[in-house]
Amino acid sequence: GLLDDNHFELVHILIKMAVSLKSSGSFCSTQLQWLHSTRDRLLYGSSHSNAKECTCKKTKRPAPLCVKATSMKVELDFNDPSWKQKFQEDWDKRFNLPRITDIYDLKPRPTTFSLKKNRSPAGDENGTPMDKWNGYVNNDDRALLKVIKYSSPNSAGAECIDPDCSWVEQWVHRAGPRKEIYYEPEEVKAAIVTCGGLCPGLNDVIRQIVFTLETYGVKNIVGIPFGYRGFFEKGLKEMPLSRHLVENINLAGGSFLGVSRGGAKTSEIVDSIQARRIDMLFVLGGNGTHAGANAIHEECRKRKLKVSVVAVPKTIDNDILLMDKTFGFDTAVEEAQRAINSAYIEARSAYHGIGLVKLMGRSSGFIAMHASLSSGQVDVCLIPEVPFTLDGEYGVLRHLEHLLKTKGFCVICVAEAAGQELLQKSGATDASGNVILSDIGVHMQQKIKMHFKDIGVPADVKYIDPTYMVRACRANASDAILCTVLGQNAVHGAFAGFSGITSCICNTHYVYLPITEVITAPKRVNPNSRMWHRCLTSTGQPDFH
Ligand SMILES: Nc1ncnc2c1ncn2[C@@H]1O[C@H](COP(=O)(O)OP(=O)(O)O)[C@@H](O)[C@H]1O
Ligand SMILES: O=P(O)(O)OC[C@H]1O[C@](O)(COP(=O)(O)O)[C@@H](O)[C@@H]1O
Ligand SMILES: [Mg+2]
Repeated sequence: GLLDDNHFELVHILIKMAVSLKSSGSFCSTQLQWLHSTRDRLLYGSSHSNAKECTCKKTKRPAPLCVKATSMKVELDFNDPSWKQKFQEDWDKRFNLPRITDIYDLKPRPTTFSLKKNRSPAGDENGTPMDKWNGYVNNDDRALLKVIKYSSPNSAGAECIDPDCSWVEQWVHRAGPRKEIYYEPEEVKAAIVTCGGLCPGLNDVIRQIVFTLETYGVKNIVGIPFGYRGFFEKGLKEMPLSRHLVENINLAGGSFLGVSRGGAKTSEIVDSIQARRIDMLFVLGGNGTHAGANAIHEECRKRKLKVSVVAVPKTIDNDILLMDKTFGFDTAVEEAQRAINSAYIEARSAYHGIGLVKLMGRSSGFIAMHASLSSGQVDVCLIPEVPFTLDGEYGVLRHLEHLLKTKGFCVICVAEAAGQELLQKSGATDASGNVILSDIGVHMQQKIKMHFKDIGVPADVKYIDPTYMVRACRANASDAILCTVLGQNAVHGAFAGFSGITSCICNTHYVYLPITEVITAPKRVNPNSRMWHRCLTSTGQPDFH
């Protein structure tokens, strides 16, 4: 609270001092983390390390010089030789998957999921006993979440736990079919719901969930129409689903079940789950949907219901923590670069042409950054994580003048959440409570036109806002594969008795994460990451402040 923009340099120097002082053991280990988060806050308006002020028990230093990461249950003192062990114990607790057996004393049964056909009860057709078949995932299998060993907090994109950037293993649970399951497939009623905005691949996931449920032997599968709303809005009927019905739904974009925002009343949803006798609920959605899914899971636990709630992360924005990507993101980027290509052609063909493209991304600039990188046609990429000014010596407009002078035309890609501080806030929110952003694209279009008029230089501005075109299409090949794996794994997770989990891809491996770990904040582009630096190398843009 004591620091403002003028102290940025000071914080930077303090970080360097703290790193070099680390061996003296004279400061509480979490101070460095606080300094990093303060620098992040000053740099781009928010903390990326989720650090919260607290008092360090060990050194008794006053706040805010000692902090505890909000996501950590223990306070670490890096002078304590056993800190790593404590961190790992805490990690294992945090990433432990909630199970229905936590509240119920249930006996598992052998799985009904097998890829081996025509087997006898004692073994397969070659006489191999089923328990020797190694097609199942063991509950103790793990995947590593992070694989880079950073030697210093100054390494590009470094995510360090202690000032030394020590190597600490961060294991997460491997996804896939287990040998033992906790439901009788014939008795199961499974429901699927899709919430939030549209996203390429929703139908692919619905389809794979249905296929996999049927492979286990589930007969009663229903779709809840129009998101969480379908649980309580009168007149919305659940839709029976089968392989036959969903066979071709992946050929079209959108959601076969319909989507909606808002209207999530957890207790009413759980009343409805109880009344409909749903045993497994598959929830496809983004940050908001995951928060809703976790609330449903918690409420089911409170009521001691044997219900598995399993989420699959969907959002073109790619803004969910810890995972490599969410399904739909790749397809959205592919569509977005088509818009950039059109802007490029228009700008290139006009005298002093300026192509401007606005791309979606409620809180983060992933689509803008990746579409700029993939198209290779962007001269200026603006994202919310990196502040910029339009006017002045170092502003975007001055750089556009330079581009028109040197190459004759230029292309700008701006993320919808970028530069919000330059605009008047409406203060409005959508039905889910998401802030309705002011239109940076239209603002920039006007500012650019006015600027070039004022300085008497001709400029032909072509503005493209592809909005819903990037998310209403069907999934591309890589998203279709991701959807297939995530959908199948969601069903395996439910049969294995997990609940309150999400089925995702981390560090190229398919895993389950507890929902609680992915909803603490939206994932944002790290301006210190190699990817953002690559984007800057590609566009050749300077700093705009
Ligand atoms: N914190 C929350 N707790 C419970 N439900 C939520 C929460 N945030 C959003 N929801 C519900 O989740 C659904 C989808 O949320 P939304 O933010 O619109 O999309 P997305 O899941 O794609 O981020 C909406 O029905 C919304 O009411
Ligand atoms: O107009 P809508 O449907 O409310 O959606 C707009 C928002 O939806 C998105 O496409 C995706 O957001 P969600 O992941 O919350 O669905 C955002 O990029 C965009 O801000
Ligand atoms: Mg969202």
